[in-house]
Amino acid sequence: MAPASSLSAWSDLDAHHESVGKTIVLKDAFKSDPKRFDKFTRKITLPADISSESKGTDIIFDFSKNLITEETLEKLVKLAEEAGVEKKRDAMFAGEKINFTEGRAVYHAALRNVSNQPMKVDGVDVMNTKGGVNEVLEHMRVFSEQVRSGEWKGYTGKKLTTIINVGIGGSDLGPVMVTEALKHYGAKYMTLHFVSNIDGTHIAEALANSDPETTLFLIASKTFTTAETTTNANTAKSWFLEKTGGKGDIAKHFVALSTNESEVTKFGIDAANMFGFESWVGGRYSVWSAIGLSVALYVGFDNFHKFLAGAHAMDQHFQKAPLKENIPAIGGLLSVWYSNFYGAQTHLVAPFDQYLHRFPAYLQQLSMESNGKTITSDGSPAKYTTGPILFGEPCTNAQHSFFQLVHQGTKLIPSDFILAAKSHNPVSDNLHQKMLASNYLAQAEALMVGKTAEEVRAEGNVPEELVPHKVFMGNRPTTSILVGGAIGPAELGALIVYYEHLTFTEGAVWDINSFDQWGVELGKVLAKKILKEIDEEGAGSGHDSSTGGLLGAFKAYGGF
Ligand SMILES: O=P(O)(O)OC[C@H]1O[C@](O)(CO)[C@@H](O)[C@@H]1O
Repeated sequence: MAPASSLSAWSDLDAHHESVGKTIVLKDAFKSDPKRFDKFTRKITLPADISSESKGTDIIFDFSKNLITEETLEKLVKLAEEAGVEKKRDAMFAGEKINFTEGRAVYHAALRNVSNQPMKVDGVDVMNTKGGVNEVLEHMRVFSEQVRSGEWKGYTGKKLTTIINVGIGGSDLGPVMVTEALKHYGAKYMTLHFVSNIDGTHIAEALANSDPETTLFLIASKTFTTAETTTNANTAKSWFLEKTGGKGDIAKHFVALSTNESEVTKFGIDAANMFGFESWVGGRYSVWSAIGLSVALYVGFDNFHKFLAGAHAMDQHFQKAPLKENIPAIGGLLSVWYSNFYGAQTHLVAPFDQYLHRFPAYLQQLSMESNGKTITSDGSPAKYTTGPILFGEPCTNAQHSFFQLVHQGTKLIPSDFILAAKSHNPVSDNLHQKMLASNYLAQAEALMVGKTAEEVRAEGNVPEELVPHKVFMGNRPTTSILVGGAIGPAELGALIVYYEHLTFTEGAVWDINSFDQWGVELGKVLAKKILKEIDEEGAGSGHDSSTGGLLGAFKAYGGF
């Protein structure tokens, strides 16, 4: 594929940015076009049988407060066409090896293919083959139901009520984020811990109040070779064996979620207690796989299945909707518009929803591990900026911390706001929900309309020297996502997949491989070398004076 900047639609957008993009004033665009909201809003409706709403849940994506005209959208769609976004999308859904640096298919969509259409990699239907998607799902169903009902017992015959998931990156962030987001649906008697950090504090705190008789460990690692996870898992195993005086039965208390059977059995977990998946599932897309077992245990398999089904609905939309109507494609194209034509460096995602408090952290890996790349498909460096820095926090908290910069800073920060119309906790007669919604609406409006010097002066009693400090430039773009009900498993599934395919669209335009992560390797290799040096005499070898100096100081202060 040609580099994006060599496409004629790219030059066209460049000119369009000069003539229209730089001059569009959103508040005027709304005044002159009463239909702007309708024109730029897209909707997906999730089927009733999986939704939190009995008639099915609408999810509205309001793109109208973005710096676009109808012509901009047409030109962005043209760019997607020239960049082959649809072709690449179809190749992904056809199981082709679009992860070209690792020679792998990118097939996490098969994991949520609840309509069970055949999906093939190398001619094999991954849904129904032995050890395939449906078989693993059935294993997850049976196991999660046995644990929840108490039929699966610990070594002293007690029900397992503490779940400790040991994993990192995609083997942690998905399960943490989803179990937090679906806490309303979670088993109230269960205590969940997610141990990821190599910092011993993480595992120590999880084990501190856990009872080995009632604790189930899920060792979650696609490769089963990740240093943090194997070290934490070994510490957990030693704790378990020590606390149980060697009588504890590993088979009842440890299961593995992995693609690597030989490492799993080497660790001491029986292959029968392994929930597998395939190398065509990228770590950051693995919550849909066996890695999601903690979710199934916590919210129950039926809810896990609805989560998959909501995701599948968004997959189908992405696969079938024409680009101009295609919600994730529009999201991705807007990101390209801001990154490459306005020079935006960031993407803010602010859920107005406390249950979604780990959603931005999850999206950070999804977006930044996928599109934090420089090299394009022909091996040459991109001549344009790629993946934005994604960040976020739930609102209204974020408003009281970093929103100052979003409103009045020198940077353009395209922002997404997410709200569910219905709260799971309509306390104080829904007062909280109304206040939450008023902030969701007010922030997007304020960012767009801003406040002029004349408006500041008109408020009266403002000393002239303060006027510029109270001016808001406005014209700051937002996408508002409104879930027309509560956020249940299906709604959450659809929201995640919106961001997955948004990220896909960005990467497809930028002509990069969104599915490898070589950038995390160098640090891992150096850490291994330095770990050895900590146990050796001296301050290591071959380091720069800063690294060597710090290593020496660490050893001296730490008594190593
Ligand atoms: O599941 P694993 O193989 O332990 O990997 C954990 C994480 O590490 C990474 O490979 C990055 O180091 C992520 O892509 C992945 O989600």
